[in-house]
Amino acid sequence: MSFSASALRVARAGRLLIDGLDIALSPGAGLALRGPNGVGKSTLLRALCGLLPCEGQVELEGAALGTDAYLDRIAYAGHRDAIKAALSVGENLAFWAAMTGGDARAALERFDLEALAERPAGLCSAGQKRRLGLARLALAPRALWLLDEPTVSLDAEHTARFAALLREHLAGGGMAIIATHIDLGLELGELRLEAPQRRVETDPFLDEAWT
Ligand SMILES: Nc1ncnc2c1ncn2[C@@H]1O[C@H](COP(=O)(O)OP(=O)(O)OP(=O)(O)O)[C@@H](O)[C@H]1O
Repeated sequence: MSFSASALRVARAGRLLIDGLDIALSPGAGLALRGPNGVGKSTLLRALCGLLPCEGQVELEGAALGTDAYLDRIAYAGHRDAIKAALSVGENLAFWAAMTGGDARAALERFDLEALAERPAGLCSAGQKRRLGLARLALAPRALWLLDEPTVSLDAEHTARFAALLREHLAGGGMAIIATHIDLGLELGELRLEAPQRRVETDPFLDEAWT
């Protein structure tokens, strides 16, 4: 297995959301994360990035969660698009390309952003910002994509562009865990969260700090 999480436990604000969850992915496998609002999909993705504390063992291509080697192998796209509002669309991609490597121009084209390259990212529409955020995925290969509702705000054409990029990622041996409420037209496994949400002791300081 290239990615495995075992006996995962994640609590938030005194509620145990993920309790004893196991996930195993081989190269080329994608998993759609499903479940009702508030069940813990974003929480799980953030925990798998190291943005929230969790218990359990998580390993990606031999690298343990929390190590630089693990971080170098993941790409995370959350609800916020992680764009720099004062930089232009092109400058945002050039900035990321300087960090991760890859061809900023090709990533722009991938999400049909060439005509917007000079526009300050902060002035882009919600869908344009989402396209810019997702264009980061086209820059440099990462073994595991952790994506939180990536198609929100995208129109049909750009949803299809995203699905094509994801298909290529998986065909190349990449893996993905994607919280999504829509059918992307791809062969994905399904993980349905139905958390018991029982109360547990959590540290109020950590609850505040790890948002
Ligand atoms: N910063 C936070 N502090 C405390 N509790 C939080 C915080 N963020 C979310 N929660 C709670 O954790 C639970 C899980 O939230 P999460 O965002 O993971 O759900 P989700 O399954 O992604 O929902 P949705 O489908 O609405 O995006 C919810 O009950 C939510 O109220």
